[in-house]
Amino acid sequence: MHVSDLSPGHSPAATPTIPPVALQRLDPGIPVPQRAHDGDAGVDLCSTTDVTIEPGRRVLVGTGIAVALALGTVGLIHPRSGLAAKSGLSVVNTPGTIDAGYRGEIKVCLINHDLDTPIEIRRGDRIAQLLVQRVELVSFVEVESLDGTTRGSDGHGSSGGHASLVGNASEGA
Ligand SMILES: O=c1ccn([C@H]2C[C@H](O)[C@@H](COP(=O)(O)OP(=O)(O)OP(=O)(O)O)O2)c(=O)[nH]1
Ligand SMILES: [Mg+2]
Repeated sequence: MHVSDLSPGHSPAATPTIPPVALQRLDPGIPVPQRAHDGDAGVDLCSTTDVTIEPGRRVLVGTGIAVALALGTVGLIHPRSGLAAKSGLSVVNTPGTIDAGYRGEIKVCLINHDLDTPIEIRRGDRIAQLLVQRVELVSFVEVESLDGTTRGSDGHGSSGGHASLVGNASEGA
């Protein structure tokens, strides 16, 4: 083994791998999801349908893919940043949660955030990405009171540093 294999972030042993995930193609015309580059976090998911998303509208599209995730892992559906920046395409419920027990088709709830221009999706377009991560299946225990912290119940911008609001944007906040 080369010494560089032992450096943090490069050693296979440093990141214990999740076994390969069983994947079913429900639509044989859709390719098996792939990483665009070695080491990419996500595999790209394709739309099974042609659809036009009008400005501000959303649509649920199929991917033709189903997976059997191991207990203790979760699938996360993330938007693709290029499409987000170029056209305003995103995922409504980002990141979407694929439960380990789910065996149905992975679907993506796409939204067009652009104010003016419709987005045309074609069958086979890579519209989102699927990440698989470990997840702790913690249990919860109800208590009468919680331990004290310096933050306490301060939240929602209590530490400052948020962008300036313009006009009446602060009203209703
Ligand atoms: O982007 C997504 C999100 C979810 N799902 C599927 C897999 C997931 O396991 C299931 C339920 O998702 P979630 O728990 O987020 O939705 P819910 O509204 O709570 O539905 P349920 O009552 O079925 O849990 O729907 C997708 O195909 N795509
Ligand atoms: Mg749920």
